[in-house]
Amino acid sequence: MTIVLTPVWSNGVQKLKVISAAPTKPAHGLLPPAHNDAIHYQRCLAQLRSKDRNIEKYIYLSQLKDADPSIFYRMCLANMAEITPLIYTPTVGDACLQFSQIFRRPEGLFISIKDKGNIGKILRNWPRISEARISVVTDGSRILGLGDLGVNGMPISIGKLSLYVAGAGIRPESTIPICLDLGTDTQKFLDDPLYLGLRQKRVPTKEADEFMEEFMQEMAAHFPKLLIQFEDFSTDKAFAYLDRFRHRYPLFNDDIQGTGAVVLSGFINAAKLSSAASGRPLTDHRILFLGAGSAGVGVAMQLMSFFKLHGLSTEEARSRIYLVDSQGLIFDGRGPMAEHKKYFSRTDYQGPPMTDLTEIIKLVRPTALMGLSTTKGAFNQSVIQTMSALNPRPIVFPLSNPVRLSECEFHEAVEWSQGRVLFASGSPFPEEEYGGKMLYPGQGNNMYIFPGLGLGAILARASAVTDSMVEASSLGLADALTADERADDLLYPRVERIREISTEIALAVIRAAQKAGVDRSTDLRKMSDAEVRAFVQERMYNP
Ligand SMILES: NC(=O)C1=CN([C@@H]2O[C@H](COP(=O)(O)OP(=O)(O)OC[C@H]3O[C@@H](n4cnc5c(N)ncnc54)[C@H](OP(=O)(O)O)[C@@H]3O)[C@@H](O)[C@H]2O)C=CC1
Ligand SMILES: CC(=O)C(=O)O
Ligand SMILES: [Mg+2]
Repeated sequence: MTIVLTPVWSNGVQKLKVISAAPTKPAHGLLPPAHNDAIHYQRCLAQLRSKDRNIEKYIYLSQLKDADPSIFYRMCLANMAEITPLIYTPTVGDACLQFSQIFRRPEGLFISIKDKGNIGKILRNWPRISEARISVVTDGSRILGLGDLGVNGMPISIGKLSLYVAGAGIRPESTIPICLDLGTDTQKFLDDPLYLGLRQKRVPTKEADEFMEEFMQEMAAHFPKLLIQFEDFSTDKAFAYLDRFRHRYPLFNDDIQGTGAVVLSGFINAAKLSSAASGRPLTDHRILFLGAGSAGVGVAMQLMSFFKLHGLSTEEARSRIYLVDSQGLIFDGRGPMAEHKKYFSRTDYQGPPMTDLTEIIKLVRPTALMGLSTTKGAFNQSVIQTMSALNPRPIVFPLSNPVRLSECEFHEAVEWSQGRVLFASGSPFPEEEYGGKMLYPGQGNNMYIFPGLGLGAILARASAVTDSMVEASSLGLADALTADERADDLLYPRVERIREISTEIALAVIRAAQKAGVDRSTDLRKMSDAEVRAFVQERMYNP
């Protein structure tokens, strides 16, 4: 199904009009005589591969999705490892930075602060209201690790939704990418004549909060079956909006909860390998975070469930976690700190402030090091060597995106740990050979979680996304490794199996929704696991 939207003006209001919504078979004579779908697929793939720069490939793929979504998604599914980095991180980071330059046609909804009081009217312009099931909503205030990009954040919503379609078989016409324009504090965009957003600084918190309140109410009123994924809101807003809305509407925050779930899953698999090598009980792991923003704190919260699942109390679980921010180790004696950091602030450290990561590692003696700091190179040789001296198999997850902000690269971690590292990064790295053995980096990215979590929540018609559903998605992913993948020490399944993985995650999420009593699709309760799996797969869009 091709949906082509074109902006039109009606009574001074800009609307999106569907100019083509049905598969259009060109009349006889409008295609060359030997045109054939299978060969055209090969032609498109060759055209894609002929481009030298990834941003050109991104532009090509955006146009292909517009012109022929079926070929686009077939290509994604058949070449996940090649295409995911082009439509998602790292290339989507460049697409965001250059959005004003590469923009061709609208693919989603832009709702600005100027629309306050009229948001319902804007939503009614969406051409496929009754089919809407999932929306990725950003306000562009913290896109990947690239900062406040204003409306240039739109490609992140588009990219995540393409992965919903490719990875979980959500129908393309059920997706709504949304970018909220509340201004931007990045002067370079305000000065750019091509910038597509409002030319104003971000509005004050109170005004943004009122806007969000109206936006959420109108979204629920217009799209009764919609699940919302909050994406790349700056940390203060990420926590505030999750807290404020999660009990009123079906939604989750991908950076806090999706990232928490994906990292818990990789950690479960890494901790088993690490403990097998060290003989250390699973409950003895200690995790040090560099970065205490929405992602760092979200992951820390979720990792507590690893310890609780192994019998530790909440207090004991919390004591296994240490956070470091731009000012160093977070501890009570350091002085005032942001609200979201307080829960993990150490009460048992009374020394002077510590800022040197290697020194902090020597003090904490962690088994695992997580990077969510947007700080390239922060896991330097001294850091990795110190981790490797403490652990026969150190767990090192540089999770910041895009690649150029990664705390370290895979080849560095392999070399400095002499091939012993258990590694996962936010953006993909190539595999490495070390000592005659092939080593594979994991991709600890929420893209493994949100498609299946969203699909499960949509099919269960969940009225809320509970913590238990998020945890279930994580455990479902951790369990999805095959014997072959385990034999290669993989921490995450191969991305080519994404549909299979999303099915397992969706099943786990549906069961958790039922247990929590938030499912509204009660027919699924009577089905066996095999029947739910079949139900999930039958509902997937197949290009
Ligand atoms: N792999 C994945 O799936 C995901 C990855 N991410 C990535 O995580 C990163 C962080 O996201 P988010 O938490 O929302 O961002 P924030 O900006 O909210 O947080 C960044 C954190 O890093 C800290 N920091 C910055 N510089 C340094 C430094 N030099 N040394 C130590 N700490 C530092 C900041 O400290 P302070 O608080 O003092 O300012 C802050 O705590 C991004 O790159 C994002 O792309 C996010 C979501 C998913
Ligand atoms: C992956 C992701 O959600 C992020 O980097 O923000
Ligand atoms: Mg994100």
